[in-house]
Amino acid sequence: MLTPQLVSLLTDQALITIVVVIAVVLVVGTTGLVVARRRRSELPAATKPAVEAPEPKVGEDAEEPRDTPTRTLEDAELPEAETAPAATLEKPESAQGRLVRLRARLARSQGSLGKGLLALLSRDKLDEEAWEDIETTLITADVGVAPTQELVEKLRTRMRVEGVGAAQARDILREELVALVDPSMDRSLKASRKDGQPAVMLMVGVNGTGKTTTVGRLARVLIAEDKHVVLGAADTFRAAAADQLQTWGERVGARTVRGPEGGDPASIAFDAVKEGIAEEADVVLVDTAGRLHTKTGLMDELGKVKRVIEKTAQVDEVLLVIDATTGQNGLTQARVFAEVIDVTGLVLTKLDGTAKGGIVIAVQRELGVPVKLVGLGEGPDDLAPFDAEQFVDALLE
Ligand SMILES: Nc1nc2c(ncn2[C@@H]2O[C@H](COP(=O)(O)OP(=O)(O)OP(=O)(O)O)[C@@H](O)[C@H]2O)c(=O)[nH]1
Repeated sequence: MLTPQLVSLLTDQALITIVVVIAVVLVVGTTGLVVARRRRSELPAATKPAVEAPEPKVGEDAEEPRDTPTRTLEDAELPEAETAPAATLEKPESAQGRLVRLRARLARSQGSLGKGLLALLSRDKLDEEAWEDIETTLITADVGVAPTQELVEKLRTRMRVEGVGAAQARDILREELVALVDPSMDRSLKASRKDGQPAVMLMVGVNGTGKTTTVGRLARVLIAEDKHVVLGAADTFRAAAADQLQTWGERVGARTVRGPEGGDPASIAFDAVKEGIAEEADVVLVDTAGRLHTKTGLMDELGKVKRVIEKTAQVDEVLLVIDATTGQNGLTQARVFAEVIDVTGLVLTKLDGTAKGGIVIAVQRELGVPVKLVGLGEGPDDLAPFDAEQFVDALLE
């Protein structure tokens, strides 16, 4: 561009000016490039916070504060494993709630006995006829002849000496009935582990008295007390009994050990106890069949069940279930069972279906064994621990 002719035309000063301008253009251009390159290399740094900010909002922990401990895979899986079965499990009624409700039911069913006696004793004139009526009321309520005579004798004496008016009559009747039901008997259930082994309970009784129902309901009572329970379906005589028991168990979370239909009850009882030991259960409840065809047959079966269990564990309770509505028949059954096996406690079922609560007194006398539980309905929580004073109070309510 600066041809020799043009150069010759330019003065020295103009030439210097052109060179300077070119140099300035070169310096400014180079600086611009360097700054632009620097800016470009700094850009990611400038946008970094914008990229980081949304990160905590991604995923299921989006709203968790930073210092929330991280859930491990095991932590995350636990709730699923625990809540799934809990959704189907029932929570049995607490002992306290059950007692209040069942006491009202007991009062309703036995009201005629208590109120009848009270009305007779509160008469202005307690003549021979009145005492005979009192005796009849007691006998009709299945109290039994001997206990009835004893009670009438005591009432006669005390009413003569102390009794004037309805209030005293009620107090005296209450005291004497409580004494007859015997509050000193030990009615506690041996339902705790001992020597590192579960407690073992056998449920015995005639067919249809409510054995299976009682095993299921007792399991609920124990589970409500946070005990770990295993059930043994050793009633292999009635096909549906094991299914019935398993259903009870599934509802509250107790495993049921069962065998083939018509199988050996002793071997199932043995397996149930073995399972209870393996699971470190608190209690093993064993349901048995109650065929009363012959006494020897019964003795053979129950005796064998007990002997076989005792190879691995002690039998802590043998509970005899009696249907309260069967009256004298129930007493005869109780006698036979007591000859065959050492009964440690009685369960009186269906007390809701009879006004004959006096059987509590008769059967305890007959066997010398305490009533420990009472059944007051067909519902799952209609089984209550028996208490002498509460029972008498319900009679007189
Ligand atoms: N009203 C009332 N019914 C009861 C009570 N206890 C049990 N039952 C009912 O009595 C019936 C017989 O009960 P189960 O438990 O099957 O009798 P079981 O003794 O096991 O009979 P087997 O299995 O044949 O030996 C059932 O319909 C129970 O619901 C109770 O306290 N009150």
